[in-house]
Amino acid sequence: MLTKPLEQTYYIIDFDSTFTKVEALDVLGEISLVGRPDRDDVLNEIKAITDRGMSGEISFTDSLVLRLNLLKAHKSQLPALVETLMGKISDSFQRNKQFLTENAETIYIVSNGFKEFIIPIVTSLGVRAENVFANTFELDENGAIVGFDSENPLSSNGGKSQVIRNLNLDGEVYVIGDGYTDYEIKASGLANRFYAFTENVMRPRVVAQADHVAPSLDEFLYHNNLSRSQSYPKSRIKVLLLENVHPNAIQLFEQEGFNVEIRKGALDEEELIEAIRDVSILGIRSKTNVTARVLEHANKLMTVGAFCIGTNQIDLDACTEKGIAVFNAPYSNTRSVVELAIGEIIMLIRSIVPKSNLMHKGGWDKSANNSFEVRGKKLGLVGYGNIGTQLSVVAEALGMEVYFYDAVDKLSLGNARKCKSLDELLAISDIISLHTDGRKENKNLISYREFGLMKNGVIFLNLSRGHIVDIPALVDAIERGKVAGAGVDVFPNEPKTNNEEFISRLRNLPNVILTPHIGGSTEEAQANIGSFVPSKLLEYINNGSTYGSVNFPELQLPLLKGAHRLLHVHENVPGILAKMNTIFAKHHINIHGQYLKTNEKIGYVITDVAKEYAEEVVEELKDIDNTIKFRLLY
Ligand SMILES: NC(=O)c1ccc[n+]([C@@H]2O[C@H](COP(=O)([O-])OP(=O)(O)OC[C@H]3O[C@@H](n4cnc5c(N)ncnc54)[C@H](O)[C@@H]3O)[C@@H](O)[C@H]2O)c1
Ligand SMILES: O=C(O)[C@H](O)COP(=O)(O)O
Repeated sequence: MLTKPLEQTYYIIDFDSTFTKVEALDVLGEISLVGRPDRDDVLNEIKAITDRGMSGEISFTDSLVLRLNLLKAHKSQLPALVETLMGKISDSFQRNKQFLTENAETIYIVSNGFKEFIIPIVTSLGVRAENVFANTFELDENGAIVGFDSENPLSSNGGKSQVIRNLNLDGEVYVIGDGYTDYEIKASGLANRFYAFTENVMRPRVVAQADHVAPSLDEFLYHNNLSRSQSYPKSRIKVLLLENVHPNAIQLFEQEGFNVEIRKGALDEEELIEAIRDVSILGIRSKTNVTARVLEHANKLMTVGAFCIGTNQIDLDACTEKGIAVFNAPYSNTRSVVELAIGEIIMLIRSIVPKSNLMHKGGWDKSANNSFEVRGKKLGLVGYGNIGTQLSVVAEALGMEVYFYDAVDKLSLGNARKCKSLDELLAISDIISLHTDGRKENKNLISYREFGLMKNGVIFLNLSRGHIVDIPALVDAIERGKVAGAGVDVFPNEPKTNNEEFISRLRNLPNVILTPHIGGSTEEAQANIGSFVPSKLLEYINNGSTYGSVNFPELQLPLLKGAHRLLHVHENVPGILAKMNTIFAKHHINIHGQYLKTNEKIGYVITDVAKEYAEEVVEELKDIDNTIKFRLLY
């Protein structure tokens, strides 16, 4: 009996703004017009002509003639063009070389661009030179580019359809491109599906005609269940970044192909519940509270990045119970806080604020009254963690005597002296600076009793968390002169955005420096955080590593190579690993590597297995009792 052979699938791929991120003739213009005073004007004119050609205002042939005339390019400039384009290959094409190579026989590049630059680029990723259909340049005797082969159908409107018709492909034909001319192949009845490719440009008119929108090549491959580098296309994974996180972070996520949404301010609980439903990766700073109620609505959430040090705004227990890994930036803004604290200590002990305020009103108070040096003064640090210790070292360099009290036993740096109790530290210090973490138990750590223990005329700083100080008690201490100067950067209630009013009883008190929670807000710190936190989140998403997580068992994993990685998060109860391995044994699965780590709440097992395994293994692993989350990477 004759069996019908499986139908062949052909892939027709556009070049400009699809295979590469840019329009090659625009790049050629940037090269050929170097040194011309009117370069920018001419480049804009070229772009305008490209658009007129694309919108149908002028014919494609006319647009080509006009552009080549303006470009005044020479064949000697083509190597530089190719070199530039090599660096501009679309990210998702670069990471899917395997698909392009394995399917080289049935992949065609059909473009209105030119073979001279297309062939070197696409063949570098495995596409065959003979499968490139594009124009060719016409040169004069000196090598100047003066025209194109006008016999080539691709130099005129409708050229792409004509090329496909001539190819007479017997099978399914899928077209991937960003332009209307790519859609026209399908419109002419020559393709089964048109995928609008939007990784580089999104043309609403083209998207409207698409059978499917592909924000990346991964999406196309996933949609067709083809071999690909991403098990699940990142363009389907939503990243929500709040509170004006640094552009470094946005760029890192976009570069990897994620679907990134950014918002400037913080969100309140209701707003976050609404926003978080389809979010997989959430980035926040100190003002967004990720509560258990929010997490109830966060069914896709895999990880949270705190783009700051503090994580007290996140319900870490609830995250752990839901298998959501949380990361922060434990050191990136430490130095910024330390520098601000030192600056404020000097300003406050010299009573600079009232003097400066007076001068702004026309006054002049030249006197040494209530102005002191910091040298030889006793600085008391409450909390001797990353910030406390660094402040200790810098303050000693200024000649201060440093004392500290920490809830846990800490090694003193330099000549810093450890106090046995908070009370001892409060009584001894001329200047007190708070640097404890924001755990709930620290609420009102400093209240009336504690101010009562301090020296008269003490300088007091809080750059840690607002709820650690009882504000009415601080106001009272300032009004009574107990506290001679205060620097406060953090408050129990802070405005969510720069447009909200700051309401506090600390306003308009003498010798008080108020700052809007900017201890860590320096360009350097924010840029560091903007790279550091995404690197942690991406290591977790891409590789499963949890090194540096504040709530997950920490595992630093080898890069995944030649295997599939199964990530299993479960409640920490006995016997889970045994159950998993029974499933692997039953299905004769060869394990390349296995890693397990637990904390008091959860267990995290990573198993690298040979690529071939039965689908039901995944279902059986997910069905193990006490499973919280399961993920598959390859
Ligand atoms: N103002 C800002 O912009 C800004 C910037 C960065 C960090 N912070 C805040 O500064 C604080 C310190 O940050 P860090 O990086 O040094 O944190 P850290 O975790 O390294 O250190 C905190 C220290 O406080 C100690 N501690 C906790 N409770 C205590 C208590 N009741 N008494 C004594 N010691 C106690 C801990 O044992 C720990 O050693 C945190 O609250 C953080 O959120 C604020
Ligand atoms: O925890 C921190 O790092 C600081 O409080 C800074 O928070 P921010 O990023 O919201 O300024």
